[in-house]
Amino acid sequence: MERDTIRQEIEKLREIIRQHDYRYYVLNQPTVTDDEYDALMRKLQELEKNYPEYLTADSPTQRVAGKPQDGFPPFLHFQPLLSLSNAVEEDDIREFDQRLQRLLNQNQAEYVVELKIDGLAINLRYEEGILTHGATRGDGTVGEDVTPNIRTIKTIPLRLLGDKIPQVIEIQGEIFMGKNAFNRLNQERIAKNEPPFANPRNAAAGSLRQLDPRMTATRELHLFVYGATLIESNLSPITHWELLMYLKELGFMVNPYIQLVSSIEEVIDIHRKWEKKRKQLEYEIDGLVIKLNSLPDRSRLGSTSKSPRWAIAYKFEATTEMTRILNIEVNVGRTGTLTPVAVLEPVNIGGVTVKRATLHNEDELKRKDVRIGDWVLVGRAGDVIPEVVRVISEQRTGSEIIFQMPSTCPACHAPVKREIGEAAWKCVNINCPAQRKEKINHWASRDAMDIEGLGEKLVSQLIETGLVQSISDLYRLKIEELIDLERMGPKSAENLIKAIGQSKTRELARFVYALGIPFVGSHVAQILTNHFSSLDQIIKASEEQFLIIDGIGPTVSQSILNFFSISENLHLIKELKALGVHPTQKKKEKSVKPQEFFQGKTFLFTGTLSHFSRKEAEDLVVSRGGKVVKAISSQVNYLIVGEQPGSKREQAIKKNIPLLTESEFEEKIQSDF
Ligand SMILES: NC(=O)c1ccc[n+]([C@@H]2O[C@H](COP(=O)([O-])OP(=O)(O)OC[C@H]3O[C@@H](n4cnc5c(N)ncnc54)[C@H](O)[C@@H]3O)[C@@H](O)[C@H]2O)c1
Ligand SMILES: [Zn+2]
Repeated sequence: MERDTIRQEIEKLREIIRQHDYRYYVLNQPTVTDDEYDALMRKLQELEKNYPEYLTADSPTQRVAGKPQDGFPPFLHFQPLLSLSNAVEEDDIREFDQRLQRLLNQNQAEYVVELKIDGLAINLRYEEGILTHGATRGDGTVGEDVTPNIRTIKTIPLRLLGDKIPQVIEIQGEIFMGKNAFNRLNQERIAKNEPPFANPRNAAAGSLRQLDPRMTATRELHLFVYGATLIESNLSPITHWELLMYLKELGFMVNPYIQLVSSIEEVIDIHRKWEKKRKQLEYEIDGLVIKLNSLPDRSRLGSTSKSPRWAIAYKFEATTEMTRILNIEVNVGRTGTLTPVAVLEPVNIGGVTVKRATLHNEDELKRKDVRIGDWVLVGRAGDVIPEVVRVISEQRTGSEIIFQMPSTCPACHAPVKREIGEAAWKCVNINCPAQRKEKINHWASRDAMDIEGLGEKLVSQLIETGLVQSISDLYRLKIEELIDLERMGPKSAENLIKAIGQSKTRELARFVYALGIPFVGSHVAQILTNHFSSLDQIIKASEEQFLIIDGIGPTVSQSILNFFSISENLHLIKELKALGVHPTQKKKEKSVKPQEFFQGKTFLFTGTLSHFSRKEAEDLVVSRGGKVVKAISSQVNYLIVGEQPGSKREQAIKKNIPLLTESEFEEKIQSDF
């Protein structure tokens, strides 16, 4: 890229970040999520690292963000409230540990591991044990004095407890709002036509920076403390842990999950654990904070202008990164669906290199206004296909190219069609090689027939050479034919034939999934084969028979019926059978899941149910191995009582037959599947 362009891009990115900083810190109205903001910041840091000649002192990377808001008196912190340097990779954390040991000339360091609470930093000043000031971090040096608001927070003592009261102390901690309180607050705001807060961190900040303390008092804020400056005191703790214990004695809430560890590997283990468990907490955390325990050693290490050297934020993996769109291609799926796909400048998202991201369909493409050459944020969550979250349109130069969906299939050049009400353009050619390729890829994939060695490249080769036209052709392949293919030796040809042979007796659920019926994923295929004992039964089943199955709705059942009404599909199944493909069904007792609650029991209904017709409810009981009778008798195990029950209810009570309300019944139905 040209140098000039790079400089311009860096400057544009800085301007965007400055705007976000202003909206976040001053207006308290961010327009992007923290994840998105962090992605922009990381991109800027990367560019400045690669082109240090363009690094300027006014770059947002070079300062502790945040500017005091008008309306609150300034408060000068005794010691600046710094930011934390941060890392996501394990190796960077090990490197942090190594660096400290080197600087301290030691070969082991002790750390306190704390949760990184996602709220806002606060500094509290106590003189002779009395709360005199509470201030936000502000720009780190000067914060906003929000004392009247602070005084409304119940977890903040107005007077310190115990008999070891320091003359003057400043205490730092994180003010936060729990997830439930946040949801309640947002519901109320929506009901009152007020804009909801973006996240709990924002809600906490917004609540604390109210000009009227009575407003703050209505918000459920809490404080965890994590540090202190003893300004005048007879005590001088020598470890951070001791200090935290002391803060507890003074009447503060210290987070219960703090841990003292003596090796960096323990820290990494704790991080792994919290990455999985963070959802269970009642408040949001975005990582851990690792702090050197020895206070004298901390003084020796000191701080940079931005952050202390003795601590690091160990953040959780990001799910969003910024990158550029090199091209937009169109992918043809196995049912002919055309999906626009962004080809990306490769980017590492949470440890995985992402080169392509889906743009879903034409409407999405237009809604997000994605163009070739655009800078975009790309998101990736777990195993989900990466997607373009949004375009950073401020970053445009004018040379971006608007993309048009093609009017013919990019694979076979047949016309494409978009049905009214459908989001997707489709290639209408049933002989489209791209569709065939995708059908076979799907057939061979791990969750389907799991044919080892039959990867996408080989499938393309088989189709292009004409050896394979349809799924059934796979089972007609001969070693001699395969050996002639490029990069295929006798050994791999033999292995492939063997792998194809082994797929003949896969479980029925895999076979059903492999057929590629729209809306029938692995899970639905499993439900179907649990319910029906053979493929023939599924093929012959009526809509009603599908609909009584839990987990099968009208869309799925319609799709199955359609699929088996198409003669090509039935023909394929017949051919496969003739070629020796005989999917196996698990034993009957497994195929019908044991329905513990209903199994073998007798049920009677009375009154009207609000969520089911009587017939539906009865079918649900029967499908779970229960029996339904029409009259009361000592055989009845439960009476299910709807609205306006009849005399059966009195009779059941007399006979000591337990009653179930509709919601109890629903609960059993759900837990029983
Ligand atoms: N969405 C937006 O537009 C936007 C704009 C600007 C900033 N931001 C967000 O603001 C954050 C940057 O803020 P930052 O500079 O405070 O950095 P930071 O959040 O990465 O780390 C420092 C902060 O961690 C907090 N913290 C929580 N638990 C702690 C503990 N146990 N010990 C010590 N500190 C603890 C403190 O408040 C401290 O100030 C980023 O997460 C960014 O996403 C968002
Ligand atoms: Zn086509």
